[in-house]
Amino acid sequence: MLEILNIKKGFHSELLLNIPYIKLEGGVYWLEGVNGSGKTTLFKMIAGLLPFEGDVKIDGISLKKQPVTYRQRISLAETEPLFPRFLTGIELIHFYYSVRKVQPKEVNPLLELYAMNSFINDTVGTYSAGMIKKLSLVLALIGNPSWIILDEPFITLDAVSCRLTLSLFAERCQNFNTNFFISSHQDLHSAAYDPGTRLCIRDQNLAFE
Ligand SMILES: Nc1ncnc2c1ncn2[C@@H]1O[C@H](COP(=O)(O)OP(=O)(O)OP(=O)(O)O)[C@@H](O)[C@H]1O
Repeated sequence: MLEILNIKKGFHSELLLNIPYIKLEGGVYWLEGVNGSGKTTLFKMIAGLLPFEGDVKIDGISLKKQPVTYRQRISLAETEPLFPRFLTGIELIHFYYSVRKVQPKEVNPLLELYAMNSFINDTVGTYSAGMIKKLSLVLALIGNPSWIILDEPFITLDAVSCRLTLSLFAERCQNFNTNFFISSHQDLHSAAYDPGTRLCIRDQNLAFE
């Protein structure tokens, strides 16, 4: 369960988000909203990457009061992830293993799924946009966090990888109790997949559609 409690966020004294309370019980949630409505900002706040007024809780654990325990339960894959160009994909994966304290074999099926074995030992500076996107999705899944936040995960992914990713969400949700909070301007969630729950940022607030 993810709860947003009375959060307020603005830039340059202009209020962008004002969300009194909302509770996401669990499952797959899709975040919608026009350009500039605050989706990325909200995701970064929930992931603990941006300061804000108010609080967010995962299963009762407060981001503000128990930040370390909270952060172990959440991961964020950004729209355009930036990784050090001189590191290989596998080095980044091993870094995440150590941070998330999990066994190294965990992501092998994911590397197979996304056909990443042919480039995972190359430096990230040589990757295409889609290859970087796949790496960011794999990194977000490491350690099986309770909530995975994905900001535009389908941008730059090919059609096959998009379909694989949608199936992966459903499988993770069902078998690992992983919860997803996803923004996408593409209308993929209506096709061949349990659509999950839709939310929208409107008039600074977050509401169920
Ligand atoms: N660091 C910042 N400093 C000042 N303004 C910012 C900053 N980050 C975001 N903003 C502003 O906050 C608003 C919301 O931005 P945000 O990126 O959260 O929108 P979004 O809903 O994700 O948009 P899009 O659909 O275009 O990706 C925009 O007006 C943006 O200019």
